[in-house]
Amino acid sequence: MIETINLTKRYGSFTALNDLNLKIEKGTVFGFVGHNGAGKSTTFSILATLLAPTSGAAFVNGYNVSTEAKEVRNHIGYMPDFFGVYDQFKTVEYLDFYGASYGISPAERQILIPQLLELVNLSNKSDVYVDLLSRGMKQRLCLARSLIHDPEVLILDEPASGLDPRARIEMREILKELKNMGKTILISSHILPELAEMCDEIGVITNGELVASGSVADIQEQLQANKIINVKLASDLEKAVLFFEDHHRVSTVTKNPNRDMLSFAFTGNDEEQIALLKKALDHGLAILSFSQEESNLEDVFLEITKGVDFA
Ligand SMILES: Nc1ncnc2c1ncn2[C@@H]1O[C@H](COP(=O)(O)OP(=O)(O)OP(=O)(O)O)[C@@H](O)[C@H]1O
Repeated sequence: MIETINLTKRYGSFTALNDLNLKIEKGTVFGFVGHNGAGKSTTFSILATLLAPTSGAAFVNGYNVSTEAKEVRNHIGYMPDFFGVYDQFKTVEYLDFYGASYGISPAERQILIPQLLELVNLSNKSDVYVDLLSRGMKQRLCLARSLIHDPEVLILDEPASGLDPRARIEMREILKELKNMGKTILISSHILPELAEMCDEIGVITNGELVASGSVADIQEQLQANKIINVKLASDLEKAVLFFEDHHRVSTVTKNPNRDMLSFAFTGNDEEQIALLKKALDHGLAILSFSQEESNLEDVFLEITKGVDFA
């Protein structure tokens, strides 16, 4: 479990994080979404006990990051956005070194390390020097390193950044496995659709403030002022335009005569949408399809960060 209470971080007079309140329950995969400089890494560094907050508090599994750093470190696996790997090591030696530094016995390490390499798809690279690994492989090795002490909570700062599409998919699959293992995962990214797919909840941060949080569906619902509805007709497009224009929850009706389609913005709830469709059919409109445009998280993110000064 992760909790932050009015967490604030100032660098001199600059406020990087302002009264951040987060509550992430055990077993949740929480996506932290924000533009460059929004405050994601600052938050993660505080949770990883590497940076002291200016005010407020943060807890991991009930331990205070400021006063119980050792316990917090035992409970978290942290993958920073920039990390160094000791390139004079072979992959297996690298993990062995970290395992030893966590006090894991040689016998345990012998069992554990092949399992970890398998989890991150690096079994066939165990004897390769770390500096010869590709970027995606290094990211996965770093993930394996963060798992070596079997932490309950994972704090992953942009683990998919800089990866090509295939490597991203591989990373996503590994994270799914970790979720299935019951880990609590806090992950940041600006690759929003990917987060939407794998996260239970999302928090959107802009300029150090949490501007939205909840399930992906909740956020979309909260923030989607206008739904866009597309209607395809078998005939009578003009009659349909007049009908929809007349409805008090409908605005901006646009037609596409070449495809016998029209679309409009609708501000009603689901029941009102059903009632509108029924009324249209009762009105004699020959409707072939009536569908709401899916807005993805990318649209939502752009909508809620509209007007935010990213400078
Ligand atoms: N040590 C520091 N001194 C001064 N300002 C800093 C320091 N570290 C970060 N900042 C500023 O704090 C803000 C938040 O930075 P942070 O690294 O947390 O953002 P981020 O959301 O992780 O961005 P990115 O997606 O680019 O990694 C930025 O404006 C950054 O310039």
